[in-house]
Amino acid sequence: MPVDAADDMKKRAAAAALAAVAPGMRLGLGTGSTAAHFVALLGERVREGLDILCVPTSERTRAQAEALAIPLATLDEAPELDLTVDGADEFDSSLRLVKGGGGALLREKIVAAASRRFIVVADATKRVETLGAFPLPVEIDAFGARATRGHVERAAAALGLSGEVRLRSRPDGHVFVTDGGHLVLDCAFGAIPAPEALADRLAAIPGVVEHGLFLGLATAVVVAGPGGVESLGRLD
Ligand SMILES: O=C[C@H](O)[C@H](O)[C@H](O)COP(=O)(O)O
Repeated sequence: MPVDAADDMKKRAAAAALAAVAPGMRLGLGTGSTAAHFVALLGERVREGLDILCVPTSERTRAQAEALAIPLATLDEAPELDLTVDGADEFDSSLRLVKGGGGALLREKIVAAASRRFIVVADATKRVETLGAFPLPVEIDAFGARATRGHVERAAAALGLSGEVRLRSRPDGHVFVTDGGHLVLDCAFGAIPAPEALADRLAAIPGVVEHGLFLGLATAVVVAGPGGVESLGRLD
């Protein structure tokens, strides 16, 4: 799909999610290119007088929101959020997600879990029958990273999954480091027929900080495709 067509769909999904925002809300602001469209549109509403308080899920989103004069708070200052809007790398019909392509998965999951509603905004290319075509991000502590990678590979193998587990690097070749100071393994396991079982095994590994399987968190997905925008789940 041409890049500008996908970006247009991201914008349309973001615009549709804006309808769920009401004055006085406490919002979680997601990370990534689709979430960035939502933040930009939210900034326009703030300029028009919308009263909201927001918690960003990354330093990148914080910088964008600050530039738009969107009122920000820490999650400690606003521990119960009305709504989080964020993107996804994949979603299935059960609203299960793979996230973390941009390395923000830890703060994103913490913020999503603090939110009464979690609306995902996505273009149609993110919809999958089975999660896993996108390499699963797993955030790990730098201490003992090679040992932790071995545990991750064995945990997946116990479920019949295999594939390259690669330490994420930046375009300049240096190792990628998350906002939280951790590393990311990108696990190309392919189709993950039992995401819950894999999530449980990954979470049990010492050294794994968080993984990119977001299960039971999304309350709706707003997806924009060539035929228009549709919503899965409940937007209200
Ligand atoms: O770490 C990044 C987040 O999980 C993003 O929400 C996800 O990667 C989707 O990003 P995009 O909207 O740019 O495809």
